[in-house]
Amino acid sequence: MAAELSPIDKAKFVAARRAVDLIEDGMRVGLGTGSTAAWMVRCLGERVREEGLKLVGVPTSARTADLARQVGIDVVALDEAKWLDITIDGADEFDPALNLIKGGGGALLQEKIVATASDQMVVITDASKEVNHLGGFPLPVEVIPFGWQTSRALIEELLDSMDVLGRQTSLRLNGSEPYVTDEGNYIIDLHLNRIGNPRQLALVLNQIPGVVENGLFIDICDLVIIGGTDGKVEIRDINEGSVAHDTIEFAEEENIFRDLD
Ligand SMILES: O=C[C@H](O)[C@H](O)[C@H](O)COP(=O)(O)O
Repeated sequence: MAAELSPIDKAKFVAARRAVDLIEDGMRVGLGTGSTAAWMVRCLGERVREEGLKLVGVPTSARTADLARQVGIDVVALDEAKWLDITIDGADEFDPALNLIKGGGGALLQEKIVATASDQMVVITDASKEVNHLGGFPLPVEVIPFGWQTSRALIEELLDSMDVLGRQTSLRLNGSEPYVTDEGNYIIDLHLNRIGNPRQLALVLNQIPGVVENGLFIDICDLVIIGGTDGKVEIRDINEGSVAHDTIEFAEEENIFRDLD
């Protein structure tokens, strides 16, 4: 008997299940990272096993690669796939222009590279991630370990001239040690509360020596699928606004929930 899903997991699951309907035979698919993306990988694995769906997956982290292999998805590196039909990923925040903050799980660098190498990027989310202005969620900035304190000081100096409400920064930790990304870098989280001009901030942050990438995804996302705790999903398109409302039926006895036992 599977453990009962929490309301938030139901919302993430229905968004994920609706998103994998977009996948067709032969597609090259970017596989995001995080708790919502993990539902998508499980749902995709179910289609591979039960329908014989053929696809190759390009994971955005070692975690996602492990899960994808476990559920039966063929995994290749981005340089092997070269260009992707679609990427499906979670987000920490999205605004009315479908700009995003990502990187809460530390995978922003590979996620941004994979998303921008895709014809279409689809974000799956629950309604709590929707904001009018980005910045309530701390903005992750990936920096190389060499001279990271200098990079942090330069970021703080930059923030003084930017349209943001907060200016605190913190080194992300794993216990008492710096958190290390899959690419061997550190993450500095920027506690900005409200970002007035995300496009400008995304550009200038990446000009600081030592900064590898930041978690602002500007003009990258094409579609957001918002899951509700009641099983309803809303699909929002960057060009057309809200385009569809669906209800996803599911039974908690399904195979896909077995690993929650
Ligand atoms: O680095 C992690 C990613 O950007 C995630 O997609 C993001 O943090 C959302 O994660 P979750 O679905 O667990 O809220």
